[in-house]
Amino acid sequence: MSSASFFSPAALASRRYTAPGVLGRIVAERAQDYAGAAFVPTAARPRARRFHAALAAGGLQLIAEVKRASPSQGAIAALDPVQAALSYQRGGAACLSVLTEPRHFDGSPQALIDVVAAVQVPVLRKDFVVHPAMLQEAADWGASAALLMVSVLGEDTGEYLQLAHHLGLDALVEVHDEAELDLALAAGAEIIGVNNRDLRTLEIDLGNSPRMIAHARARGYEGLLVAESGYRTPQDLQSVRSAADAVLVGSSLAGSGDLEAAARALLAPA
Ligand SMILES: O=P(O)(O)OC[C@@H](O)[C@@H](O)c1c[nH]c2ccccc12
Repeated sequence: MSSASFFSPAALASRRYTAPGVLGRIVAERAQDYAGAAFVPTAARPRARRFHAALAAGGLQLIAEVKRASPSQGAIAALDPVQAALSYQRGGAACLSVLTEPRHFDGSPQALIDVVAAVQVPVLRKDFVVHPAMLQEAADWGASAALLMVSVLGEDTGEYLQLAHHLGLDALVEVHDEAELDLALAAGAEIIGVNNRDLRTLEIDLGNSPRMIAHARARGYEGLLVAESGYRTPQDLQSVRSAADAVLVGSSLAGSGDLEAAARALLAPA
């Protein structure tokens, strides 16, 4: 693994993750939830790289998100996570994302565990990772990947990325602006997600992903790129269709009433 001392109890107790705005409140709550959580890394697990492989299949792949609520929309739909996941899988999703954050996204660990048991496609743990125990949980719950947010982890992103790999997980390393992209590249991210939503203000700019993807490629990045948030129609996907490897979509699918048809319709050529 990386530096074992980086995740020692003393180091963890002295480290604080903060962020401005809406994101900051959620990060503070998650840090409180895991304050003092035990973390003893298990032996290295082989990396199956299933999440990575599914996104690298060619064309624009769909990561469909099981999302019952969000800070920007409140309640979206009282989805049964397993039924939603199976619908997405039938609709052609290459991977699934399952929220495990309980207060603002109405997610839960059990939703992730149940979905992993029910589907064949790889599953991402979607949460605000602020403690290494959250990656251990993701691996123990059967996730293939976990989200790492550069807006939260900053310079520590590389250490968390190495821990994820040590535990056998792929990581979706999320950025929003150029400064965060630089950190993700320096950390050695293999999968970079560009969020169209500014998590401080919750505002969406669908121009952000194509812009940042172009920056990443101009810097010589050859890894996978995922466009995230705010997509509702096949037309919305035009700007990333040939540039991104995948698109991450939650709210518009989850609130559609027919998740399978909505996933299929989104993937249809515009
Ligand atoms: O619901 P949308 O707009 O389709 O977005 C999905 C996903 O990108 C969004 O849920 C998300 C992106 N990054 C996050 C970080 C934490 C929580 C949620 C997210």
